Amino acid sequence: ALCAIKFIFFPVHPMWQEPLAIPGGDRQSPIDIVVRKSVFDPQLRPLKVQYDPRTCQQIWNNGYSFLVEYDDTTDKSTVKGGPLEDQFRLCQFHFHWGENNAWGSEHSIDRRLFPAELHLVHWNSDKYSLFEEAVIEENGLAVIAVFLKIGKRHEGLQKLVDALPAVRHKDSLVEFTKFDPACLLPENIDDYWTYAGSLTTPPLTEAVTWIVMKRHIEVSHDQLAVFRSLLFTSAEEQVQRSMVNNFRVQQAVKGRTVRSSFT
Ligand SMILES: NS(=O)(=O)/N=C1/NCCO1
Ligand SMILES: [Zn+2]
Repeated sequence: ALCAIKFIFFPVHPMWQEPLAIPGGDRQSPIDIVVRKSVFDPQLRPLKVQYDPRTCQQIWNNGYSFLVEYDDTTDKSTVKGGPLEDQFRLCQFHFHWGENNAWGSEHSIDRRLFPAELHLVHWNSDKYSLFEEAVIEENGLAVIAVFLKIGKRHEGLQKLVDALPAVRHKDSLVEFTKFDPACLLPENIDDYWTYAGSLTTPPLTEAVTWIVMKRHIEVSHDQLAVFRSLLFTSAEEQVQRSMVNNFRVQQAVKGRTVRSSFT
């Protein structure tokens, strides 16, 4: 019983210290998606994704993940349709992954975890003029999540994998251009789940319409191993720590409904 108490009050290796007070707290992410509890919504339209590789600018290690950042000063790379009433601009994408292939994703499907999860982060450019403004508004952000499975090598991802050694340490940044993030989407983007949630990294604000793809993409074991060669720590720090398990613990659904675009 004592060890159980230890487990309850001292969860092992959380990615970061969760804040004591979470803004709102009734629509936090990530969650487990219970398929049989999701509700088919025939009014959900197909997602319209329009990405321009020329808006790709740089890749950097922010000490949680590595981010590929896009020029979001115009509406060149956008997503609309699906559950979205407005047009949302792509500002960055990043991943979450585990120390091994048994876990790493933030969301799960009927408790099934994947080795990694891609997040394409967009903000509502019909209503706001900056990401920083949108991030505190309840319909400010739209994040497309795609699960990664170990399998055949992903040719489109390799250009990104080859750039990672240059951003091994926290706060390192390199120029990274002409990358089309559409190559990281599954062929079928019409089948997805969607729910109202939050960012899973600080500021954890409840601003996100989540669009979780039903279809995963495949990457090779070796490609994911390069993700795990990244470091949480900056070059100056004495002790280097591998960037792995950079996912948040799952949060309570609290009566929310997850809708599906498919039956
Ligand atoms: N993991 S996440 O929810 O996409 N988190 C963030 N934080 C800033 C942008 O996306
Ligand atoms: Zn994320």
